[in-house]
Amino acid sequence: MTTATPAGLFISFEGIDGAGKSSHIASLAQAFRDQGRTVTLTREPGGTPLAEKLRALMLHDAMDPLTEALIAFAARRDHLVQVIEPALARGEVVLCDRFTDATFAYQGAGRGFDLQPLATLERMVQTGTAPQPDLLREPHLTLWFDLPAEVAAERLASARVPDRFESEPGSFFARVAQGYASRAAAAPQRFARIDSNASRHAVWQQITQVMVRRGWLAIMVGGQGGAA
Ligand SMILES: Nc1ncnc2c1ncn2[C@@H]1O[C@H](COP(=O)(O)OP(=O)(O)O)[C@@H](O)[C@H]1O
Ligand SMILES: Cc1cn([C@H]2C[C@H](O)[C@@H](COP(=O)(O)OP(=O)(O)O)O2)c(=O)[nH]c1=O
Repeated sequence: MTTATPAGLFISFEGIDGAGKSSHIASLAQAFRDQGRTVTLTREPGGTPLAEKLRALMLHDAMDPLTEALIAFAARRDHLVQVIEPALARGEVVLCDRFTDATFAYQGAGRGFDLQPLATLERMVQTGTAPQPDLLREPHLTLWFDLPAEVAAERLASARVPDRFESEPGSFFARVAQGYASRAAAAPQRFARIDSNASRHAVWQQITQVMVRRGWLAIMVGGQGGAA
């Protein structure tokens, strides 16, 4: 008897720096594993040896917005070809800490780079990688961790040494947050807004509710119980 391979599932995590993505991505991976799925946990920029080198450049070297956008998309192409598409073809769950919405939010809304060339790059980079040649590869779901920029800044202040993006002023993150809101408004079926201005436990409950509603996880009791 052959067992059908489950359909691959591609979920991205988005939001401004400090919104709480990293605090929940491993828990969601574990929840899928507990229910028998194989999970690829990855991130952008990064996820392959080449893309991780590009990530280091992007996070630490000064450059203009076009260079930044091109590096983000170059890293993404390698990541899609080497990691994301093969994992989806194997029927895995791919959890990706950031994807293209970050480029629209950070390089577009944050840096002020034109959205139209970004859309052209998005199409070039994200087609021709899937088995269906015309498919624009996008996440099936984007969890958007929505948190006011000033709250994120407070959380980050004591959390880690800031990189080139995290050193930006509050006004930059207010624009990035607006960029995410615009992307979410343009693709409401793909986006699920998570109100991150809540305790870790409340945020985790919102995430699991989205998964259960979509039929991707069975109803879960317990899970992450952080009390912050
Ligand atoms: N719900 C929450 N309430 C308070 N602090 C939080 C919450 N979620 C995360 N944090 C803290 O905020 C900081 C940023 O969270 P993190 O998950 O690293 O954000 P991101 O990955 O989106 O940049 C960390 O120090 C983390 O412990
Ligand atoms: C994917 C992507 C990330 N970024 C930025 C946003 C983040 O500040 C940074 C790295 O993301 P992230 O992995 O969230 O940083 P950290 O490891 O500190 O949690 O890269 C862009 O500017 N454009 C992009 O296309």
